[in-house]
Amino acid sequence: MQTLKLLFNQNGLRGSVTIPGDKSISHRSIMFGAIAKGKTTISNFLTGADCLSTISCFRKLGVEIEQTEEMITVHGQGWEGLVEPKEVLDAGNSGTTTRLMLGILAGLPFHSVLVGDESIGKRPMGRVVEPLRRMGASIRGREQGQYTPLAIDGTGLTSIHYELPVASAQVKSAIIFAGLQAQGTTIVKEPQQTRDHTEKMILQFGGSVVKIEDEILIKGKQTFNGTHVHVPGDISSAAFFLVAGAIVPKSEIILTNVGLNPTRTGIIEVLKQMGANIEIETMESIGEETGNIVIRTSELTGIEIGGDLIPKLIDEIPIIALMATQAEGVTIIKDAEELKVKETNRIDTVVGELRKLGAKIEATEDGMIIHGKSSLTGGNVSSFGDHRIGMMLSIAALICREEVELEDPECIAISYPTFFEHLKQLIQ
Ligand SMILES: O=C(O)C1=C[C@@H](OP(=O)(O)O)[C@@H](O)[C@H](O)C1
Ligand SMILES: C=C(OP(=O)(O)O)C(=O)O
Repeated sequence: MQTLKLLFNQNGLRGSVTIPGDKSISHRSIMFGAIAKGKTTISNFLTGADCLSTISCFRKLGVEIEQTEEMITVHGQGWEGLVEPKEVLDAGNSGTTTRLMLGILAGLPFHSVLVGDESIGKRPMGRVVEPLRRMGASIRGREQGQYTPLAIDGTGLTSIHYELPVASAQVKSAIIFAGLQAQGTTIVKEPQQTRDHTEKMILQFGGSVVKIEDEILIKGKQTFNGTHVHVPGDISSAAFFLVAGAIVPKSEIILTNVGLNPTRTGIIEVLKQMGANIEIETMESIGEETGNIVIRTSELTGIEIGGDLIPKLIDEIPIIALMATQAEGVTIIKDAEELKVKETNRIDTVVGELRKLGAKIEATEDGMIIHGKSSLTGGNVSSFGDHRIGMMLSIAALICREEVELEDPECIAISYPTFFEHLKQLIQ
């Protein structure tokens, strides 16, 4: 395990960064490419470890996937082109891979076993297994199918009308993938709008999906045609440099190629509400919205963040918490219990590690309360194997008075393999 020493940055962050491909869209592009008939080409695919786990699972399911620096090519042969894997399917650290694959595998006529790393082994899978079983799926696993390893005996599925008990795009997408194979029309109702990349991609691959208010209707027995997918930059990765630009003195950062799907732009709403000096130039695009963002050092004020905004910024909460330490007044983050079931319990890891750096932050049942503005000191911290905690602490180090030693920075490659390269590019 590596330890990284990071030092206070005195001269600001300046320059431009092209944000790598969106993780959620990259996963889905492989999945749809694999179940579609014909060739799918994917540009700006994120080569983070999580998306490589998705590629590896589909290769084991018999799909030919070529990878060059510029392009991923998936040679899909339709649903029936997927064959029984000879080895276990390893989702690594990726919750998205595990949950979405379950929805795909549930309807395919063969046996498969899905495993993941230690962190995946602690994340709740019952939220997907339970509705899939109601559709007729045969899934067995640890603690009655609550946790990986999970064994799936794919079978014919029937449609359901399901109201999601949690706002989760992964649960929604797993049911959608099962519904696409089922007999009849599946209806999924969301308690709150979550990211809609799966729905958008169904249309892009020539399928059909209808949204009526908060219900999504998916016709069964759908087939897809291969296409070209250009993956926009990941706003969840951009978030680290957006906050860095706002809190590091003397900074001006331009972020290009950022995905601006409105189901993902909660971080922009928060930056604006806190008073950040931010400019957004949206681009002409079909499907997923994109744009360029300029962020400058800002005078920030604490705010309350909760309700429908939470699913639009769920992965950005660790970096928002850091930003709040540099805002005047109190920031309250609530309605965010879901943080407890991510790669780590992100309420505990954010609060614990930021406290070590001198932040005034306390955990609550459903979020955290941060008192700003505090001057951060430095010290020894750990990512605990959670990529978003590792990146948040690396940005924190830029404003710490003393050295920060970060244990386990390698996990950052899960979603942003070029993070330190991009950070170095900006340091003056
Ligand atoms: O669907 C997706 O691609 C994701 C959905 C979110 O998880 P939940 O669905 O568990 O909220 C998010 O935290 C994750 O990083 C990616
Ligand atoms: C929670 C995350 O991903 P996943 O659920 O796919 O592991 C994340 O990227 O922050």
